[in-house]
Amino acid sequence: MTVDAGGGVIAVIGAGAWGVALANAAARAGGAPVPLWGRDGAAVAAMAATREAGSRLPGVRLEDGVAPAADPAPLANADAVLLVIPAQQIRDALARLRPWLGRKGLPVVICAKGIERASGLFMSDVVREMLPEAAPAVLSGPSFAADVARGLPTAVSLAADDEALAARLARRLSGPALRIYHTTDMRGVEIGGAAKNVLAIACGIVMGRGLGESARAALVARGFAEITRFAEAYGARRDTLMGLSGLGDIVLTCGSRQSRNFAFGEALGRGAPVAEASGGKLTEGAATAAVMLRRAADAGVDMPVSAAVAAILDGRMGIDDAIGELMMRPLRREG
Ligand SMILES: NC(=O)c1ccc[n+]([C@@H]2O[C@H](COP(=O)([O-])OP(=O)(O)OC[C@H]3O[C@@H](n4cnc5c(N)ncnc54)[C@H](O)[C@@H]3O)[C@@H](O)[C@H]2O)c1
Ligand SMILES: O=P(O)(O)OC[C@H](O)CO
Repeated sequence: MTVDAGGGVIAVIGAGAWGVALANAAARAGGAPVPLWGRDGAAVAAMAATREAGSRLPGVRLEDGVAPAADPAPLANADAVLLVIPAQQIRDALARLRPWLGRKGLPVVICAKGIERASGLFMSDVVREMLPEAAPAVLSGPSFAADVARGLPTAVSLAADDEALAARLARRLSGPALRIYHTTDMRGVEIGGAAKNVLAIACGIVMGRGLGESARAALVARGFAEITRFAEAYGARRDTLMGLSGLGDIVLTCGSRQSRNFAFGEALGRGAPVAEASGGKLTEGAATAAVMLRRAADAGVDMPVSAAVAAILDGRMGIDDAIGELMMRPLRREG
């Protein structure tokens, strides 16, 4: 792995909002041009011609060093790839792209936030299954694509088993506006990113229902407690959950309508049907809620806030009943 500060080819897989934002950040960080692979040939051709990101990031221009491509061939020359497609699509995408990615030790940095619904696997385990030769890593933290794409100040975490690799990737991708901390706690970073989306839906529901800021603060605190329990049960470190990829992303996503998960919950709280509340936007928390509950049950962890979200999304419970049930749980010691 040759990636180092200012050097090495970083390629991006996925030309949606977050893929474009990270491609811009990687280009700003210097070094070689950044191939940006997208599956939609027409959309990629339009990006290459106009140098505009398109409808997912209106008004955002591609940095000069970003090279959009629908042909996966440039991926074969990458020193590291950023995997920036929805969590539920990663297995299919890797099956298709494996011929260009099957190199020993190739760092594959997962930038999606979710748990695979069909298998219950965390994203790093999906990558290990699909690309057994690769070195998985995870990038996550409080970061709206629109902010990062424009170069607004942002800080995130990057985790890999090998701390030296995590540090090299963090140096390569960091720039004046993007500060990347590194860690070896992949489980903690990936669980924080996946779980906060479910909590953001819960917070959106509460705000959409008009239940007030006190209720939201209670949910954030109790939701953080259950996410930490869940993550620790799967080997994550508590201090990772206290950091950017856990608490940091909860603060961002649970408090802003700019979050698609929060906005989805808010629409539900106002009475929109589950099938319509996202407005066609990606809501990773909706795909992750039920499978996270399954993994929590496997580990004997109680996650009442997330269970309420899953029950609402599955149509097993109405919003008011779910909130009533949360409030009527037996009183217990805090922790
Ligand atoms: N947008 C953000 O602010 C942000 C920030 C941090 C993390 N993320 C995470 O990044 C991931 C992607 O989110 P996004 O905002 O870029 O979504 P998006 O909807 O803007 O883009 C998703 C992209 O993935 C592509 N895609 C979907 N299925 C594919 C497949 N099978 N093969 C190849 N490409 C496929 C789509 O064509 C699209 O270009 C999500 O897990 C999200 O949680 C997003
Ligand atoms: O728009 P959301 O809800 O997918 O959130 C985007 C990022 O994950 C925020 O860190």
